[in-house]
Amino acid sequence: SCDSGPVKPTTPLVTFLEQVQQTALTTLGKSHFDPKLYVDLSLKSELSSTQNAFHKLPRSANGSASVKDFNEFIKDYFEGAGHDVVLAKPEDFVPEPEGFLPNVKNPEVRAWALEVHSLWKNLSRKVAGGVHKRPEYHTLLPLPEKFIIPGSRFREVYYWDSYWVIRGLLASKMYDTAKSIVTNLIFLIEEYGYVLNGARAYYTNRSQPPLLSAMVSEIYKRTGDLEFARKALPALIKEHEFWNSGIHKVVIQDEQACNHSLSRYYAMWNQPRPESSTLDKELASKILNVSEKQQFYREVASTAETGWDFSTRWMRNHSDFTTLATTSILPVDLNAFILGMERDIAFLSKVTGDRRNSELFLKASEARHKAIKTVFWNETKGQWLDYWLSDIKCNTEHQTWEASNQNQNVFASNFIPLWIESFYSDPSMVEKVTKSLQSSGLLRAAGIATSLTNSGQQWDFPNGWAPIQHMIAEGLARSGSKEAKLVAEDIAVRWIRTNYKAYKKTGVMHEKYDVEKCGEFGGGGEYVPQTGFGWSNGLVLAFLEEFGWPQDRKIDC
Ligand SMILES: OC[C@H]1O[C@H](O[C@H]2O[C@H](CO)[C@@H](O)[C@H](O)[C@H]2O)[C@H](O)[C@@H](O)[C@@H]1O
Repeated sequence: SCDSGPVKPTTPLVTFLEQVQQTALTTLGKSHFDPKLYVDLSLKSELSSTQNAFHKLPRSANGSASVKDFNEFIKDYFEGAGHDVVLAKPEDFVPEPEGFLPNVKNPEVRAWALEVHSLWKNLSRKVAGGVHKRPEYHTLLPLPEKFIIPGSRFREVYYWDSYWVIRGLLASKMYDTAKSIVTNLIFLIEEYGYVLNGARAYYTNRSQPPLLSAMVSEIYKRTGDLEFARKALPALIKEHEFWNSGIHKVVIQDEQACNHSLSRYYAMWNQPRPESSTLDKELASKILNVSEKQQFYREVASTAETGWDFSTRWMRNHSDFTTLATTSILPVDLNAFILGMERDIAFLSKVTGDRRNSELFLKASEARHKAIKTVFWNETKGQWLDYWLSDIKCNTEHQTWEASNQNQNVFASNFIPLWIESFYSDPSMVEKVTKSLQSSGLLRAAGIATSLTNSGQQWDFPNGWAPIQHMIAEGLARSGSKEAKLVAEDIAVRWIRTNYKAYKKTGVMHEKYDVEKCGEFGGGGEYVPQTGFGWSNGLVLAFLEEFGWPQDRKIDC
């Protein structure tokens, strides 16, 4: 095994907080322990004096302090997690926006949609003034504008979550809030060269599914704001370069000796993820070789970059977590998103009068469309399959295509290209993919399952996630096929019903749902199920906007 690729160092504060996190675990024990809490703390005074106090804590042989000493140290030297992310009322929020969800006729559903809409007030934040004054005291990054957080332990803005948040904000007619999220993400590109996983100092070494161009073009289509589109374009082009160069770029030669350039996830990090450092160290404990350990950490961080953390999708052996091999996979969805990015950049360049760039990116999109068809499409299955790179002397950047390298397992991601317009221009393909989805086993009582394997990981069966439901249903609905549209509507209805029932039962919106049981939220994974919740709220509003809800359709399941 060979760990290669760049490493972007993190800040001294992050490194120190990881030590605090480790001491917290040994001192307080595993029950109710969330490692992320400790890397979200901010300093009250200089790092050096805080480090001195930390090193002076009396400890026993295993490194634990007394609970009293430790709690006092935390209280004396830190502001609590979330202290630097301030609740900020969005200026464009009104309790019932004009023209809100005109096709939602059922009064119960309408009343609930207004409640979901009102949740934007709870999830809207800005960075506290102190962060701008002394950024070195915080792991929170000094974003310039207001933003919407997912909720609960996720106290900062997240990259791909923001797409569904924005879709919901557009249904809520909150165009300014939607634009300020984009401004923040553009700020990250200007600072770091790419959009970070989330706006924290410990997320600076990786990105997340790239959907910024989709956010910009959705906002542009609703508002017609050319100035906004024009401002976003240089950042989008920079982001495109990030995903199509260096370690992210892989060339596959097909059977006709034609080269196809595709992209993969690849974090610039080979240590434990700071937000889950204690967990990662434990998972890696059975790996003794230093370079193999580093490679494992790189795979863990790269999997966090996929947004699907974690899933058997990325594991060579489904029962052994240390076999994560994300950097050896060309993912279908990532390449579909980049195809979307190329089409969006072409479109936005055209409307802002840049013909040259428009043509350039249209050409790039045609090449990627061809690459996706050649490398991922599987005619027998009627799905696009992830492609596993062969580990030839650790040189994975150039390879020759082999049919046996397509991963035959069923994942919801095998259907994501349908979301990108250029794939639904072919009616026979749409028909094939729709049938394949119907017989895949993924369509369940309360939505689309992430995979067919119940591994205990959160991006596996029986969990269903808002982004997956949306991309597949929207793709089907817009494909032009009547049959596909019916399937799409059925998915949306099931999803809305389960969100509604869970909300009525628990009083909150959830991060993920159990697609086997209507009204149940999901579980598994490394942290307890979270509520709030940005993308789930966004999708309920976006689905209700797209499909409506007739007066006489039942909401119960
Ligand atoms: O702390 C563990 C991991 O948490 C995040 O991942 C999950 O939540 C995100 C926010 O809703 C979501 O974007 C992601 O798809 C989820 O799996 C975080 O993004 C990870 O990087 C982090 O390690």
